[in-house]
Amino acid sequence: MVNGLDYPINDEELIEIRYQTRDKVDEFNALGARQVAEKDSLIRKIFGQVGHNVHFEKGMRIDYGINTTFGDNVFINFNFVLLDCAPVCIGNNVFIGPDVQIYTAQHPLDCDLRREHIGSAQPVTIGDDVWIGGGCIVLPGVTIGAGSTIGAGSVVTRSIPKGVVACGNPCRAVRRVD
Ligand SMILES: CC(=O)SCCNC(=O)CCNC(=O)[C@H](O)C(C)(C)COP(=O)(O)OP(=O)(O)OC[C@H]1O[C@@H](n2cnc3c(N)ncnc32)[C@H](O)[C@@H]1OP(=O)(O)O
Repeated sequence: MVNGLDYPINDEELIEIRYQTRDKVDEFNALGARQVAEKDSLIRKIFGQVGHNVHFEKGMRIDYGINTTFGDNVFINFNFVLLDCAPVCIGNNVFIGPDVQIYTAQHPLDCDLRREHIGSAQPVTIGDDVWIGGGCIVLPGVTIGAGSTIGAGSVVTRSIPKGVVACGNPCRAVRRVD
């Protein structure tokens, strides 16, 4: 799964990891905004690695968690959806707006194979100092370069270079930021 090869989605070990992650995420989403220490402790159990000062608002939905790492000073707004069947690396000083979805998961385009519940996955990397506007969808295999901003509502189908403003569907760089 994490190495990009096809895998059976309903493998028992994977189902159990997903159950455990969902239990912890439900616990997180039930906490109040002031329960800062409890929230911090839980995110360290949900994800593979979490730096200092990493904040999530309520409503996150996480597939595995263990495949994802966060740097320091990361802010993630409401309703974050993360399908981390392959590694997801989120750098330092990253801002993620509400309703952002990051997908690593793919299914075969051949419907006979798809019916067999086969999956594959490609990693996603979000560089340092990236801001992803609300409602964006980041697709499998994408890297967003350091310092770039992704406009609200974008669908990021291809990697984005560092130091640009990019937006739209498909998301494309529209200018450099100096
Ligand atoms: C961490 C958090 O919680 S964030 C909170 C949620 N906030 C957001 O999601 C806001 C995200 N901000 C945006 O999307 C902004 O539009 C930005 C940052 C991408 C661009 O800001 P600016 O550089 O000031 O761009 P500006 O508003 O001047 O627009 C430049 C052009 O890009 C277009 N544009 C701007 N944003 C977008 C967008 N999201 N999608 C498509 N086109 C866009 C504008 O229409 C304009 O086009 P035009 O010249 O043809 O009229």
